[in-house]
Amino acid sequence: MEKYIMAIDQGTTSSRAILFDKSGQPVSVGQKEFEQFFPKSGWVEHDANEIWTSVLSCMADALRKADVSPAQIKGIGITNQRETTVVWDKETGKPIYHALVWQSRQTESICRQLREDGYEDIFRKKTGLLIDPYFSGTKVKWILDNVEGARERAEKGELLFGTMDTWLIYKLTGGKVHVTDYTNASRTLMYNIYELEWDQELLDILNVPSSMLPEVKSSSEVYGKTLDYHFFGYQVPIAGVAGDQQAALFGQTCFEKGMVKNTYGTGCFMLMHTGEQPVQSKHGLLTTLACGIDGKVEYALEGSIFVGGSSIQWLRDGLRMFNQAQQSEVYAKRVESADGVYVVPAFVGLGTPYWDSDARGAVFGLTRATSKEHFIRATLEGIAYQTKDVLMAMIEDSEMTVQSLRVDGGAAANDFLMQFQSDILNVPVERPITLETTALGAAYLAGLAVGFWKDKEEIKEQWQLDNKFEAEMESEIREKLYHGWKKAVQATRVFKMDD
Ligand SMILES: Nc1ncnc2c1ncn2[C@@H]1O[C@H](COP(=O)(O)OP(=O)(O)O)[C@@H](O)[C@H]1O
Ligand SMILES: O=P(O)(O)OC[C@H](O)CO
Repeated sequence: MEKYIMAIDQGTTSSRAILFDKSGQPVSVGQKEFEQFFPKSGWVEHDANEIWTSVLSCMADALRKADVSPAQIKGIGITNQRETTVVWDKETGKPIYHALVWQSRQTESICRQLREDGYEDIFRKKTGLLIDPYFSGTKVKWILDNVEGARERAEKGELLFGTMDTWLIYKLTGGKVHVTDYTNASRTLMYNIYELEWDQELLDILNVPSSMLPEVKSSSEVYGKTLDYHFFGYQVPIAGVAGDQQAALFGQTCFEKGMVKNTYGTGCFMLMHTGEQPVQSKHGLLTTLACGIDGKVEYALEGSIFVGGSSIQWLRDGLRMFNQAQQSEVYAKRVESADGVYVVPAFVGLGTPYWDSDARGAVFGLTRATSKEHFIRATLEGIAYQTKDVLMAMIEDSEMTVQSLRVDGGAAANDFLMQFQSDILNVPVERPITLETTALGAAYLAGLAVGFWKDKEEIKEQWQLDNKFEAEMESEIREKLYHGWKKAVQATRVFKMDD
């Protein structure tokens, strides 16, 4: 009897496989980190083969830990770091270059040229995105322009492109299936989110042959089955796919217009469900596809913060201020305030609402009295201020009132951060019991396609509150602190390394 759904969560720093039971509870987790390559300043790359083997080992671990056999798995859902781009040989299945990670800035000059050539508007109108190295389109172009012989081979139809979902499905099905879903396609800068098709005009501008592109499907349907030798003697349907932020929106059961979630992982990504109508932003938010089921297409507004929880990783690994990320909470609580210190973690530029690729991190307000505690507290506060910037833009663009912010991701476990977040936003912050909402969203999408769960109503019943953080800060203090943050960002943007 099939009692579980397996979710594969292929993230930026690690891969995970999680088994969920019918009540939406995680039963076991397999997790594996993989190498981050930084070949030049601002470049971030992954080895797609290492990602593939990490996923296989996570799947095996999750099954072993729960003592579950593959025959008990009703379906597999995949969610993934979005935009990260791999190009491989159709015949051999071998990548022709490392995967270019979403954070990587190596296509900055391509983007600058596209902006100078006046293409900003056309990309924005068709894809809901901006011209920025973040998205896949210029990454594919970079690989074709920089790997010897790649363009010629791509033009002959010998190469394939995919984001991590596409790559994993290709590998799991033994090269039989080359697909992606609406949510991942909507992050490539090549997909028209209104016409729901790859856009030939954009492909021509980027000089990317359409033969490389995967077929785009809905987020909840059977795409193919795993090869039995990969899945331990059994074929399991792969039945759900979504980019990790859209999967988290689904896992948080934000199904109605105006519902918002923020995920505090490596970066922070806030998505607001806007229903069947796309909302165009005037404040640097992205219009993107959300997971629709039953043939429906739904839209979301997104704010992307490039450095969130990874600023805590920087304190841990770079500055060696503590050994474990959760210790940041203990230090932050030891002081009453950050004592005027602001940390702007623009390590790879600033995303929403600034979109400033050239900005770099900065610290303000240091005095002789500044302690390690103040520094750590200011870094956590920097995550919350960036989130406020995004929420303010979202409220203005959507003209909707936000009743509460649902949170998830690794750093959402930090009570200090969540309380400060609520204080600085003046909005209640709701943290569910299951923080693995990204994986849960992928499980739900797969489970709905194979009849494991009946419908969205059944799923909605499963969302359970762990803690609600209500704003306690006086409005005068809130305004003063936020005013200081805005000045810090302004000053950060004035200082440019190239000046
Ligand atoms: N208690 C904590 N307080 C602050 N940051 C944390 C805490 N726990 C984890 N983090 C940060 O959250 C990130 C990990 O979250 P996760 O959701 O696993 O990220 P991702 O999916 O992007 O790899 C890391 O950058 C880590 O520094
Ligand atoms: O892997 P995460 O959780 O940091 O998410 C990465 C995002 O999908 C990038 O857009």
